Amino acid sequence: MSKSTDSTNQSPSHSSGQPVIEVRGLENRFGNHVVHESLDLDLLDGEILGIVGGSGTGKSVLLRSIVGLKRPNAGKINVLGNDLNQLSSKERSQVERRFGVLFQQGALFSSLSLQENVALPIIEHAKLPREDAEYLARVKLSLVGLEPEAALQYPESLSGGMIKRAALARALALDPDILFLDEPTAGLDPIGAAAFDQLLVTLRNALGFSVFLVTHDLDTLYAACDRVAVLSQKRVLVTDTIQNVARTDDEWVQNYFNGPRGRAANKTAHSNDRQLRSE
Ligand SMILES: Nc1ncnc2c1ncn2[C@@H]1O[C@H](COP(=O)(O)OP(=O)(O)OP(=O)(O)O)[C@@H](O)[C@H]1O
Repeated sequence: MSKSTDSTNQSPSHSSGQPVIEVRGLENRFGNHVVHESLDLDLLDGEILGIVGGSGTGKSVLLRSIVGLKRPNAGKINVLGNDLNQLSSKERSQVERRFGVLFQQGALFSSLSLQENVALPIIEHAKLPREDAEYLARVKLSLVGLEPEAALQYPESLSGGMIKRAALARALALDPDILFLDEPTAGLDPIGAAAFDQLLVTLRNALGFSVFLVTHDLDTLYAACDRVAVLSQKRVLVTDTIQNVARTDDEWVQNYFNGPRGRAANKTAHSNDRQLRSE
């Protein structure tokens, strides 16, 4: 049984159950190519929502529509109580200041040190002097688990995992209410990816932001996400806990969650759970 998007699913333990993003009837197209049609989605306050779907189903386009990088062709996007269509550009940028975004490539400036990279949005938006902004940047870098020496290093001298952490520190620079992550564990080895998942959950628990997480990584879905939304046939097919999503009667869902990789990720998640309970 497949079911349509639904904002009434049980709310995760870290969520008040109130939506911070409500997408209704979204349509996105490029020329004649329709990517989204009648797409509905809710992100609940304090939850980590995983967005999955086959390649080209429009996960990144959905993220870009919400953060204001792609103007939808139709539909409503309400963010933190604001209907984005109704806002002036000044009001819109005030809402967008409450977002932290981490794109797939990390996108740090190669000519800037890590502390300069993280300080940049603080100087730009919070209008703080450089010295104060760089102090705050060092706090953010330590929050994501980077050693103090890393602050003066340049992206080219860092491992993939360190770059992802630094990019996360930059996304957190302005203390966002909503964090958008596009494939944050892509390119990381399994240990680095698991550490990133754990860091994300720890930071969400401590800071209480909500997370819109586009991923193909099944381990991330099991380890970090409260709910999962599946994009298929131009819309959100189902949004629910991963256990319920995995039971959805849909060919892609069954192949993805109950194929060899899905079963392995589920097994790992269960054994991690057992280990945690026995500690
Ligand atoms: N700027 C653009 N111009 C034209 N078509 C685009 C543009 N951006 C995205 N598309 C198309 O929109 C569709 C959805 O793209 P999107 O990148 O959102 O998919 P995705 O689900 O994130 O894919 P993947 O999992 O492979 O990253 C694709 O067919 C893509 O070719």
